[in-house]
Amino acid sequence: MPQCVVSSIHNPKTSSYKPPSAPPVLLLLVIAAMLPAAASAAVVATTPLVAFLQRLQSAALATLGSDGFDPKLYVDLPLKRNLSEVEAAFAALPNVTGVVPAPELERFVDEYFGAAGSDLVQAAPADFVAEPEGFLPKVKHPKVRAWALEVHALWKNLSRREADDVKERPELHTLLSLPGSVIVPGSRFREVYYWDSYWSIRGLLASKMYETAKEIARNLLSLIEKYGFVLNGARAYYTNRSQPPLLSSMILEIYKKTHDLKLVKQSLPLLLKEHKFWNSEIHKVTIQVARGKKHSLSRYNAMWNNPRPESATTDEESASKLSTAAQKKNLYHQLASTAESGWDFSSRWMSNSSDLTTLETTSIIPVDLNAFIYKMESDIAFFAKLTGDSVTSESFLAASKARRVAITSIFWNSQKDQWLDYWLIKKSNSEEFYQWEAHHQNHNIFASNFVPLWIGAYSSDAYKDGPKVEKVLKSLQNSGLLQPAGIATSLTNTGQQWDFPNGWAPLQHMIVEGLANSGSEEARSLAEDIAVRWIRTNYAAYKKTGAMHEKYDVEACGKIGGGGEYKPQTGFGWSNGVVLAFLEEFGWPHDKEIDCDS
Ligand SMILES: OC[C@H]1O[C@H](O[C@H]2O[C@H](CO)[C@@H](O)[C@H](O)[C@H]2O)[C@H](O)[C@@H](O)[C@@H]1O
Repeated sequence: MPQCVVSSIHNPKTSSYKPPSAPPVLLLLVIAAMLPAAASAAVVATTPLVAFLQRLQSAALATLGSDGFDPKLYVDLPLKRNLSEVEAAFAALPNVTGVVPAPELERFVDEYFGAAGSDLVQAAPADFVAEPEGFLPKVKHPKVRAWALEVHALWKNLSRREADDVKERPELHTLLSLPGSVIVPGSRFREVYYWDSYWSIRGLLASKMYETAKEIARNLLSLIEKYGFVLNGARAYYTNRSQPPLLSSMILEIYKKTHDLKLVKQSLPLLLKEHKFWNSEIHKVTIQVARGKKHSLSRYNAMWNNPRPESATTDEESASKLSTAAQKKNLYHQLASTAESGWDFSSRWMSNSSDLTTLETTSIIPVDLNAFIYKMESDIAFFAKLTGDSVTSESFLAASKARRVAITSIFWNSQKDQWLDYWLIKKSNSEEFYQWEAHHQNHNIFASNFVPLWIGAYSSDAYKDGPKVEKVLKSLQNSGLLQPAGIATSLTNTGQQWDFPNGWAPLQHMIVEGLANSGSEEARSLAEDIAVRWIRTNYAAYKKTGAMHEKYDVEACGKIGGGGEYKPQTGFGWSNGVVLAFLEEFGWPHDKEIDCDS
């Protein structure tokens, strides 16, 4: 099957948007046979319950059709009786040419399952008060203040405690039991998510809900205790992958507000375990640069090569375009690995942006992932120092320095003044490491190219032509990413949700915070300008729809986002968190209008 595929990462045919200065089209010669053995990673076995619910999901699609169908609903259903009993009743359902008639299916679901989401019960957090003391002191405008209090009140809607049955009869639930109460993103996302939690925590800290924030962090720590890493989310079908690793950042932000040394002490050994996971065989990649120096970096790589249970029917449909079992397996592995990135899905991971089956996520070293791991390393060094463990502190300081050098060597591009993802292409399969080549950097523009601002990666003086904040600032201004309502995710409109014209709260936040803390006046003023656009669009959409949204369309103020494999969701943990964090940082004077056209 060695096959030479010439593919374009930026596909002009599918791009409905032309930025002012379009990026040069980067033609990548992807030699399929030379890509790393993607499907070779370990596979975490699924549970019999997940496997059964997946069969129910397929049957439901056949009965109900794809209109308005959400596959995740079925793998979230809690059982009312033992699995064997439910399986027997399922097998006995009548079927007409292989399809269960709708009334029978409905009766079966009513009789044997609780409602999706009923395994978590809505419960106001104990530390919630309607107007916390010292809440957003810099927000003076009455309309904005009133709205911020409404957003703050949404924590009550998103807070859940486990139904008793989850602890008593865990075998009936795909929901994984956690020690504390939780904050969910909202709507179909009925359970805890890893990287979402960072921005929920940032908002909770602005809401002075320190105990709730700590409980979220402790829940995630308990996952490391049990699984060795933080799962994508707290469901049995998420045990085969993680998500962008931001737990140390959560602990750090909580520590900055509370000085809770006990939490730091509890976290440290578990963060060390998480660090191992991200530097384990499946995630670690070694690259040699011209002068022979080798750098270790990390990539996303899920332990799975089947359809994602929460989207199995969708994944099977995508794979139906491929002819061999090996190709399908590889696609499933790439789909799950892309979900690990949090950017599911995006042209960022595809060799042909109009074709989801060309996902190559495991063959890409992502800029943002390595920025997060750099931060994990320096946070661990700080925590170890706090607890008096100087040996660990020194070794993690050294690890963070090495990764910072690697980030500059591998990702920095001094023509574009951005950090670019690196595509792994081996010259031969017998090589143990990759040789760095300039043209393997992906020249397409993504918001992630600016995420190293968040970790202050610009101050490195080790390199002539190295990253400098002023240059990155200009590059961002000329990138085409800055839009009327915030930062676009990419410049390519593929219909995938992590692409143009969607803007996502976490990306706004990391870039704005990075600019604001850079020490440059000009960068801080751009940061505030972006934050104001983002706050206005969230406000306008909230006034129009009565809800906070998972993502927004940044082309115009007040527009909500779309695209992707599920309907746009509301709630929404990270959007609420980022609005509150921005209002805390920049405030809102009484004479500044909040409406879109002001
Ligand atoms: O059900 C499809 C996918 O949904 C999740 O991804 C999206 O929502 C998450 C929760 O807000 C968010 O963390 C992620 O960045 C979004 O793309 C889930 O994480 C995926 O694993 C899942 O397949």
